[in-house]
Amino acid sequence: MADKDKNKEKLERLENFLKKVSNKIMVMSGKGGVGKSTVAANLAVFLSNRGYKVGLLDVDVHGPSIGTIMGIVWQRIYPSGEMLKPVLWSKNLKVVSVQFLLENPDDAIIWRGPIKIGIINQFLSDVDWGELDYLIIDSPPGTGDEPLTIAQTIPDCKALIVTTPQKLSLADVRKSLTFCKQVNIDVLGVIENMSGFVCPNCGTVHNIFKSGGGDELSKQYKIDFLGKIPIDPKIVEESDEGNLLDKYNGKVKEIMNEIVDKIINKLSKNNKGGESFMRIAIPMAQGELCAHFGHCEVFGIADVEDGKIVKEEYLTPPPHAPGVIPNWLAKQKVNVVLTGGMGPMAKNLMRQNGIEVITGVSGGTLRDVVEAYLNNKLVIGENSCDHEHGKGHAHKH
Ligand SMILES: Nc1ncnc2c1ncn2[C@@H]1O[C@H](COP(=O)(O)OP(=O)(O)OP(=O)(O)O)[C@@H](O)[C@H]1O
Repeated sequence: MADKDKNKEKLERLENFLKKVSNKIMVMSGKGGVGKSTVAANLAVFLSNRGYKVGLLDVDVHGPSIGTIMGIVWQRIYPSGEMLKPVLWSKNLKVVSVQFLLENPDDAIIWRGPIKIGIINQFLSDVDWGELDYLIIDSPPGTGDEPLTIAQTIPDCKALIVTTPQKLSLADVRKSLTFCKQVNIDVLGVIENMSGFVCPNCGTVHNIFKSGGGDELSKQYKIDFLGKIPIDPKIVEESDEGNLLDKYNGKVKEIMNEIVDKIINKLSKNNKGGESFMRIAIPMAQGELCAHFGHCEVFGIADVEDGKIVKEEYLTPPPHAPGVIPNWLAKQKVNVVLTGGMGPMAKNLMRQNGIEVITGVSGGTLRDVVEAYLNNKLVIGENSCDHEHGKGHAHKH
């Protein structure tokens, strides 16, 4: 086949693949070692645990670490027919990294620009990813060839920026933001990693250094702040064993779940796998969303078709007892719950029933809250079940 035809065929394959991916997220950082790959790997695992089909692509050609973090550094990708077979981490998660091509995982790669660009394009067009709800791309720190190739090849890719609270790192984030503007890709939000320290004895988060720089920066640039992940020595221990945070019952797992909730909330309109029907429930008292999920008077349930509310109903739940309401909501065929707060056990049960939960929502009628959700205007605070009861916030949308 002539080179021109080969290129045309490659381009078609790439376009076909990109059409089959609902959400593309490039995880970026201005500086090395801020935990970008840790965030990318955990994001992919947490999303896939919730039933989404996820692809995780490591394009950090010079310092690939996804294989190491996930404990699959010895895995290899093989050709299968015309395509390359990705490594299957679980039923819902496929992983590809440059590490899986090396003879020895510690080999150094000294590829220059055009080869790097070629390999990244090949990972997108020649890997048998299938249909994906999310493609998570771990790119090297900075704004070099790799993020540029991704931004140019995947125009609807969104950037997720990971930073640490230190001034230097924040200055680099500004460069990443300028880069996103220049290459015209949207910023999904900022995560501040290594923000505070989780005490191994009591599990409380202590702010040993300054924290909150990411938060300030996002306010300044009007981008979403998605959360703060504290330093937890367990992360290093577990990742050395190839374990991710889903296997670790601590504060960081809870935080990661909340970050994932926010991301799903921001992008959920894209990832219904072609189905346009949703049934969204909110706990209510006196006609408005109430902060206490387990003790509400009724559940307001809205049926949504093609992004519009087509039916509203108000149903009285059975009396509160552990596990009863999540199962009852599943029976009502609800697939999204928007609430002020919810305890971890109820949240888990919801997830097991395939119900997406967004906590930290406050105030408003059923229509107010659901429309804010559908228009990406939901103001999300903290899970009110993490605080003393009665301290719920009450602003309307
Ligand atoms: N919140 C955290 N608490 C403790 N250790 C962490 C945390 N986040 C990441 N780490 C550890 O920090 C190290 C660097 O993390 P990681 O490889 O994810 O960073 P990176 O930004 O992707 O680095 P690179 O510059 O190599 O791409 C790893 O050993 C990881 O386990």
